Amino acid sequence: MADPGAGAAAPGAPTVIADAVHIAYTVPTGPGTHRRVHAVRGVGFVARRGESIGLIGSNGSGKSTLLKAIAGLQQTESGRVYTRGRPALLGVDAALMGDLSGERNVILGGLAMGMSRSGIASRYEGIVDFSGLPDGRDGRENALARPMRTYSSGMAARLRFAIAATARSHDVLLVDEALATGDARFQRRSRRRIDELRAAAGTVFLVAHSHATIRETCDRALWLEAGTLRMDGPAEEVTAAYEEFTRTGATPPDE
Ligand SMILES: Nc1ncnc2c1ncn2[C@@H]1O[C@H](COP(=O)(O)OP(=O)(O)OP(=O)(O)O)[C@@H](O)[C@H]1O
Repeated sequence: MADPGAGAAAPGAPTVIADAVHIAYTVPTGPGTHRRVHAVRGVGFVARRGESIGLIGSNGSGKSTLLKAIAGLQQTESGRVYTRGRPALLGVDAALMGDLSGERNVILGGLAMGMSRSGIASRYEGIVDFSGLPDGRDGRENALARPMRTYSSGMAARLRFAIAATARSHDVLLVDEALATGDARFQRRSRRRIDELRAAAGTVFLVAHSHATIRETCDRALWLEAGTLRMDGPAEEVTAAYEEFTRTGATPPDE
């Protein structure tokens, strides 16, 4: 599938435009009855090439829902999300298959992102190296040969990150808490890779509960609270304002 204009944008050109986005879920409450959960309420922003944007906010404030909408995996009720190229969502929920081996999942993940088989084959070793999973060399076990469901959550997150981040440069990369998993060395490697992607003039969105991670990785932050955009600005200022908000014990308005 052709990406209209992909790769052609200058630094600073818009990559994601969210225009008054509303998203609601229908939750069954009993036989024949349901309730609407209004998860995102009129959120608007423009993301540009070269930006790394953190999404912060209380539990249930709509961060993951917004990320899914940017990825094109979640319909909006009203408003629209415009994206350049094909955003890649990379998170703990990324759809890899637990019964298949790590090796098969590298291939599947690559195909799902639109890569050719030969493109995947030539990048395979780089992906495995990035993940840091033992691959049978140096007399260690070959974790890539086992089903992914036998991996620890950290191992699985590392492989997912490696697949999406090493595979190719994305116009828009969406990361949902992947950095929270994995050991310190892997986190450093992930941060470096995010910096490289950003330098390659992509846009990175990161959902993380750790403000240290957001401040180190992102230059801008969006603070969502009860589905609304409370603040949009430099990561330092937005995380500080959110910390102040939580310290004063103010509770977000009810849904
Ligand atoms: N599949 C779903 N069906 C129904 N309601 C959902 C669904 N996913 C999320 N919600 C609801 O939408 C709201 C926003 O959830 P979301 O997961 O986007 O928040 P979040 O900010 O990512 O939260 P957290 O920080 O806890 O991960 C919450 O009220 C949540 O209960």
